[in-house]
This record gives sequence, structure tokens and C-alpha cells, in this order.
Amino acid sequence: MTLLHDTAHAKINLYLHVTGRRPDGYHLLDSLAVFAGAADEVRLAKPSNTFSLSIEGHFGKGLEANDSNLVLRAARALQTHARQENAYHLILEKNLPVASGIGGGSADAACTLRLLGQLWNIAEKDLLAIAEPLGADVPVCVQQKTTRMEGIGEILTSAPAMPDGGILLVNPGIAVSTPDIFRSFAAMGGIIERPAPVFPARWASMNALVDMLSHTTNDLQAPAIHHAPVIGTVLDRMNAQNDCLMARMSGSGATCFGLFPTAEAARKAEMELSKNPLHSGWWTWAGPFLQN
Ligand SMILES: C[C@](O)(CO)[C@H](O)COP(=O)(O)OP(=O)(O)OC[C@H]1O[C@@H](n2ccc(N)nc2=O)[C@H](O)[C@@H]1O
Ligand SMILES: Nc1ncnc2c1ncn2[C@@H]1O[C@H](COP(=O)(O)OP(=O)(O)OP(=O)(O)O)[C@@H](O)[C@H]1O
Repeated sequence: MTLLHDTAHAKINLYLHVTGRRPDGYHLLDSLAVFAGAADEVRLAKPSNTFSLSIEGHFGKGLEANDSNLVLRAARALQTHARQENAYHLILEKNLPVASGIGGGSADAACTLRLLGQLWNIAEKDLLAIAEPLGADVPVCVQQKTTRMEGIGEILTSAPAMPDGGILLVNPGIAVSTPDIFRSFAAMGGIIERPAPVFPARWASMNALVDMLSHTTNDLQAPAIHHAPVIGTVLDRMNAQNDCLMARMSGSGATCFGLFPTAEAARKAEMELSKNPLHSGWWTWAGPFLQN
């Protein structure tokens, strides 16, 4: 039995500039976040006395269905806010790799907020306020649209929709800790002063988007490669694929993305890459962007 369900799409940081640091240690960011078709799913299964969770899916094995799970944390936070006595059994289908820079846990939490928000008639601005303390990536995942993220991730401005094209995601099968990467970022030189990227009203083509991105970086990429050199190998392999317009790491890693002129070209590159037996433990996904 499923009462309601929704998809929690992978968030990809096309660029990520660290622009400052708050007194509490959190870093200020400027990032263009987009969403891909790859997704987890959250299902509201049936009414229950208290919120409970079961986890299915390929990447569910390494994840505990206990109080630390962001799905339960989100559900309970919204239940308190909405002063609701009703609770549900939730099912998480975990298809996205865990601790991989594509916001999986954040997307699951945001998806849970959307589902319960729909049921309890909660406005999006309230969902965003509840999302913020759950994690820096949770607010952007509530809206699940192409967005410029600033502050520590809570200042959201809509960005032009993605042009037609394709994206390939590759994770080399290693989990990366976000706080560790931010710490290494500081140790490896820290903040670079530079002008903020300016977005056009729309990107005429994937090449126009790639041209803008060529003037940006993911500041966490070098620290992440320092922790896990295989990320450098993933980027090399991605760059070697036909039609790959650019390759870069997302978030704090280790997932990397490649941009392609079409979803078909991204799928072809995925097939090529997967032929190599050395890549057998790598997770891949290819297809279109999630459009606004
Ligand atoms: C790197 C990004 O994925 C970019 O979208 C996000 O900023 C990370 O978002 P997240 O995983 O939801 O992060 P949180 O769970 O809030 O924070 C994990 C840890 O990462 C560090 N952190 C996170 C976000 C941020 N803006 N500055 C930070 O310094 C902090 O040490 C924090 O304790
Ligand atoms: N539903 C969930 N899915 C994934 N991780 C979860 C979940 N709930 C709690 N966690 C914990 O959150 C941590 C971060 O996992 P997540 O997959 O969100 O990382 P990430 O992809 O690097 O996210 P981001 O890009 O937001 O930094 C993991 O160490 C995991 O134990």
C-alpha cells in the first residue's frame, strides 16, 4: 500500500566557489545547483503510531533506518512544526550512492518534507525554514530546480533553465566526508578572491553554458582529489569520452559529472566507460537534466 510517493533527484553543483567562512565554521558558497534524472524515491506507506522507516534499493544496505536517517529527522521536524499527531510508515528506495556529493540524504529529507507538506497543506516557505537546520543542501533540494545557492546554501535564486543536453554521473565507489573536505580546503590555501559569475537570461546552448563554466571551478575538487586520488582518474576517463564538453566533481565528491551535447551522447559515454573491467565498482548514471 502506498498513499503518496515522490522522487528525490540527485543535486549536481556545476560550479562551487567558497566565498567566505561564518564564525560558526560553516563556509559561505556560491554554486549553481542543477538536478539530474537519477533519483531515490520516498513512499508514504501507511498510517502508523509513530514515524518509522524501511529502506530498499541498491545503496540501502549501508544505511541505518534509525533516528539519524534524514528521512525520519525531516518527518519528525515537520510533524512538530505542523502540530500533527498523525504519523506514517515511510519507505526509502535508495538508488543514489551515500556520501557522494550529489545530496542524496538531503534530497531524501526534502522529498519527505514535500510529501508530508502536501498531506498537511504546508506552504513551501515553511518547508524551506524547516529544511535549513536539517542540512545546507536540504533547502535547494526542496525546490529541486536549477538554482544559484549562496550563504551556506539557504539563499536561493532561480537560475536559467538548463539548455538541451545530457549529463553523465560517475562515482568510483568511495564515500567522502563533507567536513573532511572542507577542512582540507582550508588547509590547502582556502578562499580565492574573484568576481562572481554572471548568468545570462538564458543559455542558448550547452556550449554557451560550458563556456561560462570554464571561468568557474569546484573549489573542493583539489582537496577531494588529495583525499581520494581516484577522483582524478574518474575525471581523466570522463574527459577521454567522445563528445564530453567538460568534466568536474560535484559538491564535496566523490561523484563527478560530464556534460554532453545530448542525453544520447552521455549514455554512449556511459556504455564505453562501463566496458572497462577496472571500472566495475563504479556507479554511473546518464540521461537528461531534470527541467524546471
Ligand atoms: C558541499 C555541498 O554539497 C554543496 O552543495 C553542501 O554545502 C554540503 O551540504 P550538506 O551535506 O547538506 O552539509 P551539512 O550536512 O549541512 O554539513 C556537513 C558539514 O560540512 C561543512 N559545511 C557544510 C556546508 C557549508 N556551507 N559549509 C561547511 O563548512 C560543515 O563542516 C558541516 O558540519
Ligand atoms: N537518507 C539518507 N541518505 C543518505 N545519507 C544519509 C541519509 N540519512 C542520513 N544520512 C547520512 O548523511 C551523510 C551524508 O550523506 P549524503 O548521501 O547526503 O551525502 P552527500 O551526497 O555528500 O551530500 P551533499 O552533496 O549534500 O554533501 C551520510 O554519512 C549518511 O550516513
